[in-house]
Amino acid sequence: MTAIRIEGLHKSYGGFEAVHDVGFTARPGSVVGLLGPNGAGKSTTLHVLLGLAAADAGSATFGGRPYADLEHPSRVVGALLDAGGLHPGRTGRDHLRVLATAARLPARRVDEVLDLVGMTPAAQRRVRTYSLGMKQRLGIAAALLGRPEVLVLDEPANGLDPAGMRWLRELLRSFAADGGTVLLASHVLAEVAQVADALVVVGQGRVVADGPLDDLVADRSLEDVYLDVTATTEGVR
Ligand SMILES: Nc1ncnc2c1ncn2[C@@H]1O[C@H](COP(=O)(O)OP(=O)(O)OP(=O)(O)O)[C@@H](O)[C@H]1O
Repeated sequence: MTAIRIEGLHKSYGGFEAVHDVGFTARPGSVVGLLGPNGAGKSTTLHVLLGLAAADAGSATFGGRPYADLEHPSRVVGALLDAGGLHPGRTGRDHLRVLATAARLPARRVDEVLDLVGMTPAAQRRVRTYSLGMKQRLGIAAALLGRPEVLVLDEPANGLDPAGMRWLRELLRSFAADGGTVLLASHVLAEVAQVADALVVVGQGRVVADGPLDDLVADRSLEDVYLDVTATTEGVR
């Protein structure tokens, strides 16, 4: 079982500090919601965690190892960052086949994950014909390919219909119930409130709240709590 641990993370772009001393832990068996206003530093934190950007200071690890040091990254972490980056002329199945081959995963796993995300009927269609929700499902299929222990998902519910939202919620809950770790960045507070065990809220590059959902929310709505803790960080930077 693999925890995500982020400690003392700093990241600047030019002279602009996107992330300042961010630290939190996502434990195995839990879904952690990463919330914050536009430009708060969520994507930057996820990019550093996934080895797509270098930190200026601090660390971001899976089971104690940075992404770059993982021997079989797809077996440890599955990530969905955005629904772009798909080759429009490829079929959904071919997209997954390419990823499976690169990660040395058996071809049969492609059909399993297509089935898991409900995309088997559309698997032979070209990605350019997919709706946003279908691209999201394909992205989630890609994240699941290596049977990872950790899922890192940026706005996974984007474009999903109500049945898709429920399906995603159940998928994440059962992933965590099996001991997996989920880090879920989202702006859809209602969605996060229904699925997360714990929250990390960032504002202007800093952690402004962190803890179990029930403790943070108590008898208030998540929206009230969120707007309170991010009140001083209103508007984009
Ligand atoms: N490659 C980059 N070059 C310059 N500035 C960047 C870069 N990436 C992010 N930033 C800046 O860093 C800040 C944090 O951005 P980030 O994308 O991490 O925010 P976010 O919390 O994910 O926002 P959103 O909810 O809008 O996706 C923003 O001010 C953004 O403009």
